[in-house]
Amino acid sequence: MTATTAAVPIFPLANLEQHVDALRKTCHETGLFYLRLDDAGACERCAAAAREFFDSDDATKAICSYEASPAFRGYMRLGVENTAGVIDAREQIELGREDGICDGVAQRLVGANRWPDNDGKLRGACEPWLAAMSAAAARVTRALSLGLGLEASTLDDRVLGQAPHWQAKLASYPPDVGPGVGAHSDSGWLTLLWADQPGLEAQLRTGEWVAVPPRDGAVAVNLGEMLQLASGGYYRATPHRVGPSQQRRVSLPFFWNPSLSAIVDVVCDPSALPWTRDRPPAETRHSLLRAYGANAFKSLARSHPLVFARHHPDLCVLEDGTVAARDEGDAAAQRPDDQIYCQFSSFSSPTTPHV
Ligand SMILES: O=C(O)CCC(=O)C(=O)O
Ligand SMILES: [Fe+2]
Repeated sequence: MTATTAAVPIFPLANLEQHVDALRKTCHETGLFYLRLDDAGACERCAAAAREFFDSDDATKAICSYEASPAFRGYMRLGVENTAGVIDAREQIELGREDGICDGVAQRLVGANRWPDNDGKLRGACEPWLAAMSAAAARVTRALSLGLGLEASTLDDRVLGQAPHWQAKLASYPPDVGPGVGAHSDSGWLTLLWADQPGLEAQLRTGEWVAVPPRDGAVAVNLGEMLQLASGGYYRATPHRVGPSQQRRVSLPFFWNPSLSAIVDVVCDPSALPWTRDRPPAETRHSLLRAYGANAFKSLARSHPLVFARHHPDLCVLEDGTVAARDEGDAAAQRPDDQIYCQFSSFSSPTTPHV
């Protein structure tokens, strides 16, 4: 790893609209930046409550186990989640939006979050963080829309829709157990990450990996595959990973995603934009589904095979990422249009699962 964090600029949330052009260029070339928050106190208080939870005993954690949640929400102990088939070295609580209406399997992702029985302490510390991240992600989205030469609201109106299906994790990586999470790009829109220790690494266009350590008062932001798709490949979904850590590392990834009912399409003319890197290589088939909800369900099903098998025994995920009923004789013949692949070139392997 030779690149330094000088490759990763910082933009202030407070007056982001004054940085639209620099933000556009960064998101085109690397897809990674720090966002200076007006106040990072909500992140710090949430991390403190998360630390307290992770320090509690197994019985306390089991109360909010994800095993009881068809929507993949709740506490996951070390060793139950994987990225592209390799176990992630972290324990976590998985959270998500609790309402939303859509057709098909993605409706199964709508459900209640699961909290420990501690008088609402963890929940109370999380909610301000979730609200702050939602507001920040919405503001970044508006600036990115302007960067594509669109109205500020176009990406919201034409892609994200009425009920952006945010997801979030409170994660704890124990020390000395090897790499935390393997290389992947996130399958949603924008990821805002607060962490208390170094560990995050991102890949530049050159192939070089760069360390993205925490910065005071800021979160790291990386772009997801749905944003790359909607921008015609102009904005770059950022490959990243979590390296080994010598100390326990608590991180708070927040994923801002399209509505479960969104069908994602290209919303701009990428050839009218200033390209300062090579265009994506010849398009390859990739298991990104244009229907965001189906794509999100497929990702969670692959990352959490136990919950998938327990709560969704009527379904299977086919090799190509399509979710089908188990008893369909010819699943391929019965796929709805919105589950058809988009032609998309990406870093990801077909099994890269991340939300
Ligand atoms: O915990 C982190 O630092 C990042 C985790 C991550 O990349 C993910 O959950 O998608
Ligand atoms: Fe990620």
